[in-house]
This record gives sequence, C-alpha cells and structure tokens, in this order.
Amino acid sequence: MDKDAKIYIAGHRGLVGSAILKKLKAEGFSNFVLRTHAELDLTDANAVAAFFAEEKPEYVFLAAAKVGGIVANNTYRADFIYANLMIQNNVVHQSYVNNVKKLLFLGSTCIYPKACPQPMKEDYLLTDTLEYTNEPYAIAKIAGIKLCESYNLQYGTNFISVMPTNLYGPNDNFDLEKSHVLPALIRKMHLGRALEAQDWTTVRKDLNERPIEGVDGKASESEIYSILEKYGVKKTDDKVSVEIWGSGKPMREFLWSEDMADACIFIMKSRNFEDTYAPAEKEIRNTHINIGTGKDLSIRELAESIKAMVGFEGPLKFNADKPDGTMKKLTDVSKLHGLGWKHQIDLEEGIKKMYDWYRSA
Ligand SMILES: NC(=O)C1=CN([C@@H]2O[C@H](COP(=O)(O)OP(=O)(O)OC[C@H]3O[C@@H](n4cnc5c(N)ncnc54)[C@H](OP(=O)(O)O)[C@@H]3O)[C@@H](O)[C@H]2O)C=CC1
Ligand SMILES: C[C@H]1O[C@H](OP(=O)(O)OP(=O)(O)OC[C@H]2O[C@@H](n3cnc4c(=O)[nH]c(N)nc43)[C@H](O)[C@@H]2O)[C@@H](O)[C@@H](O)C1=O
Repeated sequence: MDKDAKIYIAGHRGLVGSAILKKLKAEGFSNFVLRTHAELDLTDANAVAAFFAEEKPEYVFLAAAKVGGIVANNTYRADFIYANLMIQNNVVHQSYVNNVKKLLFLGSTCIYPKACPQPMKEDYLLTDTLEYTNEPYAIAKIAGIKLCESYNLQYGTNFISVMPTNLYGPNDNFDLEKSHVLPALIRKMHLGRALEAQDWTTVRKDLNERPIEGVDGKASESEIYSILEKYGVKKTDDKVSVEIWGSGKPMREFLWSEDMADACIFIMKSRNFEDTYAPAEKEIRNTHINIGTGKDLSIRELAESIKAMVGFEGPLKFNADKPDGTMKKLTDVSKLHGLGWKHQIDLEEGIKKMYDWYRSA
C-alpha cells in the first residue's frame, strides 16, 4: 500500500474504523475516502454502486456493520442479519466491480459453533450449531467470509477476512442496553462509585454526555436513581450495587481496538489472499484469520478487575435472567502469529487506558 493509495474505511467513526483511520494517518497515509452513515447508507445498493463508481478506492477496510452486545443481538435479530448481509454484499460486490486492489472484511469469532473445541481454530467453522443469541449476526458474518472467498476463487480478487474476538477501546459504545460487556461494566462501576460518594457532578456529567432513555444530567435525583436502577446501578439504604448479567461464568477474550487496527493494517499491507488460503486436505477450506490475544478470563474476573480499577466498593449482583451466551470462545491465534503479528496491549493495561479515555472523553 503506497502512502498515496486511495483508501476507503467503511465505518470510520466506529470503534475499529476510527482506530484504523488514526493509525493510518499516524503512518503518513492521507488519501482517504470517508462517508458517515448519514452520508452513505451501505445497505442501499444503488447508493453504494454510485459511490464506488465515482470514488474508485484502491483499498477497502470494511469495518461498518450493525454491532452490539448479547442482548442487542438477541433482541434486534432481523436488523442484525439484514443490515450486515446488505452492507457486506454491497461493499464486497462493488469492490469487485470497481477493481479494488485489496479488501479487508471484519467478521467476528461468534462464527464458531456454540460448543466449539477450544481454542477455536479457523478450521472449526461450520462444524456444528451456533449460539442462538447471536445466530443471525453470526450467519451474516459466515456469509461474508464465503462471499470474499468465492469472489477470490471465481474472479481472482484479493479479499481477506479477519475474525476478531471481543474488542474494546476509544469510541466504544457505552449504551447500557446495546453495548458489549466491557464498556458497560466500566460505565456501571463509574456511576456506582459516583453514587456511593454522592458525587452528583460526576453522575450528571455522565448522563449529559450519554443520556439514558432521554434522562440527562438535568433530571431530578429521583429520576436519576430510577433510570440507573433500571440499568443495573441500584442504591439501597447506604449501599450501591452493580448488576452483572448472567452467571459470571462465561469466559471471554478481549483485544484493545488499536491492536485490532494494527493487525488489520499489517495484514492489508503485507498479506494476500493466497497467504490465508490453505487448500485443505479437509472438506472445509478456510481462508479467514482469527484476531485475538489467545487469553481469556471469566466475566466475574473481568468485573472484579474493572471494579478494582474504577474504585467501586459495593456488591456485584449477578442476574440470571440475562443470557450467558457462549460459555467459552477462546481464539486459536497460531495462524495470525504465523503470519507475523501479535498483540501489544494486555487486558489490565487496556482496562486502565479505557477508563482514562472514558473519563477524559
Ligand atoms: N466491537 C466488538 O467487540 C467486535 C466487533 N466486530 C466487528 O468489527 C467491525 C467493527 O465493529 P465496531 O467498530 O465495534 O462497530 P461500531 O458499531 O463501533 O462501528 C460500526 C460503524 O459502522 C457504521 N454503520 C453501521 N451501519 C451502517 C450503514 N448501514 N451504512 C453506513 N455505515 C454504517 C456505523 O455508523 P453509525 O454509528 O453512524 O451507524 C459505525 O461507524 C464490525 O464488522 C463488527 O462486526 C467483531 C467482533 C467484536
Ligand atoms: C463480540 C461479540 O459480542 C456478543 O457476544 P458476547 O461475547 O456474548 O457479548 P457481550 O459482550 O454482550 O457479553 C459477554 C458476556 O458478558 C455478560 N455480561 C455481564 N454484564 C453485562 C453487561 O452489563 N452488558 C453486556 N453486554 N454483557 C454483560 C453477558 O451476559 C455475556 O455472558 C455478540 O454480539 C457477538 O455477536 C459478538 O461478536
């Protein structure tokens, strides 16, 4: 990728897209094509065709998607399958039509079976049934892998699929219904600590930046107590508790979003489809690459670490009415390490960076 290469980052304001843009700029790339969701709806086939025909990007990072945590995936099932299929169909097809030199498609490790052998190798794709809470999203992502692979094999394109583990970092989603676990717990513990200390300045600032169901920092104390209780930060007598969804037993792996961006750029610059394609002795020919750290911990351990980092002192309440999802999904990262990339930021450092970013944003 030359420094003046024309690069389209789809989803450049999201968690991963913003980290890719920041890192490419820092490396001296400057010829970007960028569109917000409002400027270009990637589910609109005609609009995407017109955009590609006009802009003719050389490289495409496909980091735009309908994304959310376990409850969002389970609730908005139709939106997750429809939007993700449409976005990737439009962007991948137009990348082929307009001779894009290389495209990187971002999937997710939820493509693997619910009871997958651990750690999960790329070859375990399509070997068993999926976790139901995110099945529609996972099926869209599997279709994305096979879309890229099929265009490569039939038309000789150079489209690479990467499957990241759970990600977190600057510009994450902190919506307490729709977000992933790590940003949700940072926010809940931050609010819990502020309520413990009766620090209303911090509580009101948080709600002004990210109102919940229209409740912002100008609301009365009783309105604030009631909305926070609904989202799992509850004051009873002199104690504040924070709710953790599920049993706390599921194991999860987390990767800092800027490491994810680094992996994406590394692969875009130095690897081609052939490097990822092992004509298999087996029935399934897998061409995607897992991106992760290869280390996991339980949700209870994660909650305890965040609690210590934030300085929240109240009890954690586990809510069994919320889903656990997959019990374990640890990536096998030997293919990625073999290609020459390894993560830099471990979880403890990442949680600290995340909380620093959250407080300063
Ligand atoms: N976050 C995570 O833990 C994980 C993410 N991934 C994958 O990584 C990729 C990036 O995710 P992440 O950065 O977290 O997601 P974000 O939700 O942070 O960002 C997604 C971006 O896509 C844009 N977008 C969504 N729908 C459309 C649309 N119809 N037209 C145009 N733009 C659209 C969003 O714009 P707007 O906000 O304006 O709608 C946003 O900028 C996705 O493919 C995701 O599936 C995989 C595993 C884990
Ligand atoms: C990235 C990945 O993200 C999703 O899968 P997930 O890993 O299950 O995602 P999650 O981060 O929402 O939850 C992880 C675990 O944590 C528990 N948990 C506790 N307390 C909270 C909580 O407050 N919020 C959330 N969201 N989860 C909580 C929660 O119950 C679950 O056991 C899919 O979208 C999937 O498609 C996908 O790709």
